[in-house]
Amino acid sequence: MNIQLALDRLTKEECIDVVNETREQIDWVEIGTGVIKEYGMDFVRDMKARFPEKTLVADMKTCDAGNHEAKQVFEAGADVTTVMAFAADQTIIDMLKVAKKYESRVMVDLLGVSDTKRITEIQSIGVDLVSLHFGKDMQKSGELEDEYFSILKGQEDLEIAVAGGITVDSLPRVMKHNPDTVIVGSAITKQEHKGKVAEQMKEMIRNYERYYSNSSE
Ligand SMILES: O=C(CO)[C@H](O)[C@H](O)COP(=O)(O)O
Repeated sequence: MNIQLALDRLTKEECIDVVNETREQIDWVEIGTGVIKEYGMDFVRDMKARFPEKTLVADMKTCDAGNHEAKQVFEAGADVTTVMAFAADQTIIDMLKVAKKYESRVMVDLLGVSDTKRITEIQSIGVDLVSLHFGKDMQKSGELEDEYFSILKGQEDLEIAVAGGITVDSLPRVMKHNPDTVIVGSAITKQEHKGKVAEQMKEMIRNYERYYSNSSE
């Protein structure tokens, strides 16, 4: 299980500092939508140059003009870009085509998706990576509950990331659903001891994986 560190509502310098502080514990680095809006593709380029060993996710949240946005972000060095599940199929298809050319990937953000129909549709056009997402504003009046995972039940061909206010306290509940990637933002970036929290989460994941690999032997 990977940890994807989400960099949101931070300055350039803060983004760089927090990745340096958690470098050993995190696997994927996400440049958040707001950070991209503030600093643009130059910062995507800069982050790839600074942290070449990390899978760099640019959270573009594309909803139209897929071909153009995918070219823009992969040209800048992103390994993964995001598109909203409600985007037209053509938008997603265009992005998948560009991703193939750049040997990169497209993650479909399932924010707002509440039934399996859209999941079947996007799979049929070639999507293999999705993120189950309990949005920032939704977090003001609720939290990522077990029931949100039900739309992905039995989807063995999809690689799954999950995001939405995940903390040290909620991580055990999230891990139970065996996502491939756990996306964590403010629970690390807004802490005083960022490295310690990232280490704690990494250790929890290691223990969980150790426990399940031993119990299946
Ligand atoms: O995509 C996002 C917001 O739209 C965030 O990156 C995602 O929700 C993770 O951040 P946090 O852990 O702070 O919720």
